[in-house]
Amino acid sequence: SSLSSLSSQQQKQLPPTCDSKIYCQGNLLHTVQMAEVFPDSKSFVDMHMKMDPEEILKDFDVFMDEHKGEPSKDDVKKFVTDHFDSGNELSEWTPNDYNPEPEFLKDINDTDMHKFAKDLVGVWPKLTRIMKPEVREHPERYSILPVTEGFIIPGGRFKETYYWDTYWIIKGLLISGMHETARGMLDNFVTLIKEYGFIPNGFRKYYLKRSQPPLFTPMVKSYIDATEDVAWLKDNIQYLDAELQYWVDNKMVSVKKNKMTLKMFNYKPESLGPRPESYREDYLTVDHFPESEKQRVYTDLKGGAESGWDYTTRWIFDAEGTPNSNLSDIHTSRSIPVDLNSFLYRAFSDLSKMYLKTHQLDKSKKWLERAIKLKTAISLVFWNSDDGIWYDFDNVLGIQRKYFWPSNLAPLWTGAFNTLNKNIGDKVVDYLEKNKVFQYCGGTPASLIRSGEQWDFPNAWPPLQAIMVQGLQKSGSEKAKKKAEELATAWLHANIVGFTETGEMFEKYDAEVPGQYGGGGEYTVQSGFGWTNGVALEFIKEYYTH
Ligand SMILES: OC[C@H]1O[C@H](O[C@H]2O[C@H](CO)[C@@H](O)[C@H](O)[C@H]2O)[C@H](O)[C@@H](O)[C@@H]1O
Repeated sequence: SSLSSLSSQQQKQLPPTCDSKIYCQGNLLHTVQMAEVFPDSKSFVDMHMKMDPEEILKDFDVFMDEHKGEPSKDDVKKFVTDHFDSGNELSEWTPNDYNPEPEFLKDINDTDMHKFAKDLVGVWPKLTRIMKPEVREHPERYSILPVTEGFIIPGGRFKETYYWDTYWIIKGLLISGMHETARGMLDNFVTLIKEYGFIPNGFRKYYLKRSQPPLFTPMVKSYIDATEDVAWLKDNIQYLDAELQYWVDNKMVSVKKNKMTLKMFNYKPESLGPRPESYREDYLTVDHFPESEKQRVYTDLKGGAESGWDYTTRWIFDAEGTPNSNLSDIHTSRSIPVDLNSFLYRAFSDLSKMYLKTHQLDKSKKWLERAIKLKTAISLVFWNSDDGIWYDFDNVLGIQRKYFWPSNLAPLWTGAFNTLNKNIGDKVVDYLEKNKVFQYCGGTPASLIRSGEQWDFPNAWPPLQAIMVQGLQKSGSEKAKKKAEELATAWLHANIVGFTETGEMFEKYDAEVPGQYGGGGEYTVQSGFGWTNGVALEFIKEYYTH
């Protein structure tokens, strides 16, 4: 069984993925997921219970006895349909502030782009949801985490709020004039911070032991900049502080460089066993490892999911640091990622600025000091002056990982560099040219390595386009700004090609074939799609409005 695959010492030390004995741990989860009742492992853990969990667990014991511990797939399927149901947790909902003709459309002259922007705004109502009262009445029967305000989902199998997706969703909502909806989503995040002390990967119990790229403070800053809602900020700034303190307390790691020891951040979310939503996949990935090594791989798999890049050769590499395509060679926690540290730099400095707005000068100073320290570490550890780019750092080998990923540009996106040095933008463009990164008309790929994983070549992801384009734009170099505009317009045209052909927006695209959706990884490509629409709206606002 899954539990016997972990040494008893590990079982004692690590917490389960969540407290639920149905959704996160135990023999029922193991039996259902390993029987492959559904093609997608996430389907089972998203179902709600038809009766109380205690009753289901009792029935399960009887069921296993009846089948002498070895039920067939059909037996398990019947047990699942007798005790669980799909749906019934969310209602579709039209927000009060939805306007199919928001103001910014008037500022777009280009006819095709005007039509596309209007179509994108028209997608929001298809992705808006609100929780049914049943979830709050019987939270123990659901894996979804109860919140009161309506929200935008990414789309497809992703029917719940996701942490980093929401950054770009909120950007799109603010452009579309949907300030109230954006505030409701921030309120939901605050609800979870109050309850759990941090923001989980997504709003499901099985995501409760890991987070996702920390962009909550920057999303609040975007909302405050757009609305000047200082009253909201005053009421909630303590929760922004608490969320960042969670990263400081739980994700800090020492990095040695040039005889100095620096405090930086990495992804290492520890909890017992496989990801419940990809249980079978993870269980099989670690299958050939000795018992003593399995939990290390589970943790690095969960770390990959926490990074948002699940999965990629950025995290899959051998002892010498050479990328390879075998997921069981995952070493997420060995890497100190450029993007995570840059996101936290931005979050610390945004919080410092917002404390100035609420006149809390001591706290503003404290977070500014943390931001400055991190910016220094980013420059010392990641910047490579020969290549003119920042690289992830292998904290075991003590060397930079010299591969192209769009995340290499994250310091430009978050301002974690010397902004007075205009030369940096030029150098980064030279690096990108040298690595032939500008040759793809379908978007910038996640890497230059074709591995079959979804955060690798040829997939082009919307958040990575934003980091590339807006990073180059902010660098201050004229050469970089020109490239930013070229990349943004090419991306929009690829989005339009795909949308015209299919009527859908996708979570990821193929960098080599403009408009073609991406593939690979452990689930089929999803459409909707929250962050794709948000990024497209940002690019339209920047490059097509007057
Ligand atoms: O179910 C597998 C994994 O799915 C999610 O990851 C992907 O979708 C998310 C929502 O768009 C996105 O935030 C993430 O970057 C994608 O890789 C989920 O976040 C993972 O935790 C989960 O294991």
